[in-house]
Amino acid sequence: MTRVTDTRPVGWWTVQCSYFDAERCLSCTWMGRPYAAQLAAKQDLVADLLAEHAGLDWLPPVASREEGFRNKAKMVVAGTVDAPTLGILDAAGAGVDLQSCGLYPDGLQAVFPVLAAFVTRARIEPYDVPARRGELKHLLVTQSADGDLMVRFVLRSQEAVTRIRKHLPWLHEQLPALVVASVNLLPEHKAVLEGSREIVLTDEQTLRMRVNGLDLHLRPQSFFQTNTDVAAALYRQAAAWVEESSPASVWDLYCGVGGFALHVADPARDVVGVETSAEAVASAALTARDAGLVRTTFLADDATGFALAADAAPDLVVVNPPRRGIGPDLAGWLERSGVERVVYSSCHARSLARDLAAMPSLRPVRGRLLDMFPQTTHYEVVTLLERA
Ligand SMILES: C[S@@+](CC[C@H](N)C(=O)[O-])C[C@H]1O[C@@H](n2cnc3c(N)ncnc32)[C@H](O)[C@@H]1O
Repeated sequence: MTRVTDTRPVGWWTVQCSYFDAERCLSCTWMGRPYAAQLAAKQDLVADLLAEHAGLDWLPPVASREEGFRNKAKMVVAGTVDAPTLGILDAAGAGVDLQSCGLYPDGLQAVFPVLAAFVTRARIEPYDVPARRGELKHLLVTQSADGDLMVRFVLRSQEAVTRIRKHLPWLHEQLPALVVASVNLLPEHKAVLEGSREIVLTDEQTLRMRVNGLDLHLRPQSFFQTNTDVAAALYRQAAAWVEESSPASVWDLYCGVGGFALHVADPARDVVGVETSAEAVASAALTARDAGLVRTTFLADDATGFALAADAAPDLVVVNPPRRGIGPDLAGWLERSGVERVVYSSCHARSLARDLAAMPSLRPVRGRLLDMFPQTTHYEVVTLLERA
């Protein structure tokens, strides 16, 4: 991406993407809109969606870097073993190479040519979607704020695993920041990013993602917020709201690797994180253990099932569900529970609005938009709910 500058103030410039201009990739649907206009439009959209909540005060939106903000690349691999493409597929299923995509920081962009060379060196046949032939489907690459790397090869079968192991020392030489390398197996021909089986190839299994001075551990198959800087602002905002009422007990439902729970952890507070991914739970538990937080625990469970089966409700609940929201059963439980305060962080304001309608006793009093995804219509919104 390049910045198109003119005499307007910062935020009213636009970034320009050659892939977008050439219509090779149109994923960034707001490409070309000045960033300040994007932020204002998102704020208007979320305020409209939650307009019926009259007592809701909006804090100023949290802006992102416009470029180079993604910590994770999900590259579809196509082409040939000698000339692989890393990027997306076109409508016919052919590879479109996006190695210079400006959403990735320079450090992450620099990794892609090395990975392409590795594909050639280890003779890993890219998967051909229309022909249903080949091995390597995706390369999933995460970079921590310190520059450390996790690289995951999503393969159709184990055919290439021995060769990947054999050439791994070369990859380490080329990428000294490589900490975790793994193979994920996705034998089925289906449009998902990864399968359920992971083979870790390195001694190290976790990538340290430093956020607000806290080392969160990220293992393969665990969710991490896409935009580390904005995630840091999100956790700070949620923690500030939690501390206002000094709750003795907090649940972090849909906790992932424990970002919210670990930001509100305190030796004098019971904190429980609940999450379906066992890998994410193990990562979160490791961070708590390293920090000596004996009253902060994590469970692999369904958030709704956990809440419905609990003997007692905590003082405060944080929820950060996937796009579908928390759904009627958990919303109904929160409504009846007597929990005084809820912090609800959502990446899909429509499902947030629907869930709020199912919890009329819990009123949103403060809200903040956090722009995790510049150049697109997507954003994160966090709200503080208080029992009326
Ligand atoms: C938007 S992510 C939030 C992760 C975490 N709060 C963070 O800040 O990184 C949603 C998380 O919910 C988890 N999840 C999905 N369905 C779930 C369920 N039914 N019960 C508990 N966790 C679930 C996913 O694995 C994912 O880690």
